[in-house]
Amino acid sequence: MEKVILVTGANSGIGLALCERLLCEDSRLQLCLACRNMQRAEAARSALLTSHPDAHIDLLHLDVGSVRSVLHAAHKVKARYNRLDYLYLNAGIMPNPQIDIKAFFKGLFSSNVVKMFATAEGLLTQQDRVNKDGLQEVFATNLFGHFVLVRELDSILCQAGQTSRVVWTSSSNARRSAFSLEDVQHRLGTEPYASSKYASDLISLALNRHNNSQGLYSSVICPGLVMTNLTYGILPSFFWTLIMPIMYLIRIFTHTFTLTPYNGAGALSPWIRGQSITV
Ligand SMILES: NC(=O)C1=CN([C@@H]2O[C@H](COP(=O)(O)OP(=O)(O)OC[C@H]3O[C@@H](n4cnc5c(N)ncnc54)[C@H](OP(=O)(O)O)[C@@H]3O)[C@@H](O)[C@H]2O)C=CC1
Ligand SMILES: CC(C)CCC[C@@H](C)[C@H]1CC[C@H]2C3=C(CC[C@]12C)[C@@]1(C)CCC(=O)[C@@H](C)[C@@H]1CC3
Repeated sequence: MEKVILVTGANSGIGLALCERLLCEDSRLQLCLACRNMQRAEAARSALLTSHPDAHIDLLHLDVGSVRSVLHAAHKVKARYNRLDYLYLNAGIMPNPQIDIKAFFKGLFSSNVVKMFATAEGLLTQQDRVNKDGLQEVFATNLFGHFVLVRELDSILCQAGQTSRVVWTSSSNARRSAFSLEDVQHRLGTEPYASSKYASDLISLALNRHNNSQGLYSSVICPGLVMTNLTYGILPSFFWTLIMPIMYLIRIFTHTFTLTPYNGAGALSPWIRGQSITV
């Protein structure tokens, strides 16, 4: 039977590039694009079918930031498929990012410059808000909705005699000091993105501890700095294009500047060949 793979946030950026790469590896896959906007999902499906006309691509409505939507989507997945080989938890947001220009120039002339470019430590803050479920939006989207999805799908992820993988798109921006057990949603701080990514690293460890014996394996991957809608929210796309030569220069010093969604997705797709990778 063909592998069944579900990708959240599959309609753009790294998620879409991942789908493209997965189909290049195995065009017989059963791919499910889980997206909140069905028009964009349909456009992504058409784009993938252009390069892989015989591909099996389903769409699933999923707003990972809404518990109700996650429960409904999980129910549909279980009705549609009797197995799930790979679950890519990729959807993510970074709302209202602000760069600390002073910290950037200070970091530029310090011994920490490479680390600064690789992790953005101390450079970025975001303005979060409370969503309809009463949760912090970044926490709900990047972490909690995905966690609920995994829990709801455990009957098809943890099946006897079968191995399933959960792969979180995490980030080198994940930082322990941004996360607190007293404030897991990061209501009080200004780095909800770093906190949510660190929390996803922790959840992945916990999933392994609890579910490896049932054949479920969880991993976290950072795709590197990639030009997507998320990064175009930090600086406008024309500015990124303008500084592209500088970015290629920085790439000499840090392998984290992967820059294209295709390169970034490369860190996520080898899993389907069963290869182990170093990050
Ligand atoms: N770009 C980068 O440099 C890096 C990105 N990442 C991570 O990679 C992942 C993908 O981001 P990237 O491709 O860069 O950015 P994009 O903004 O291009 O992609 C994000 C995807 O997530 C979807 N999404 C956002 N919120 C929700 C939601 N509530 N429900 C369902 N889908 C949602 C978006 O859908 P829609 O089109 O409807 O908004 C979109 O498809 C994220 O988790 C991000 O944190 C990690 C490290 C670096
Ligand atoms: C390169 C230019 C001359 C100046 C760009 C400065 C900053 C805008 C970037 C330097 C490091 C970047 C970075 C990210 C965003 C843009 C920078 C702060 C991320 C936080 C984007 C999202 C992620 O998940 C991380 C992996 C990125 C880490 C590096």
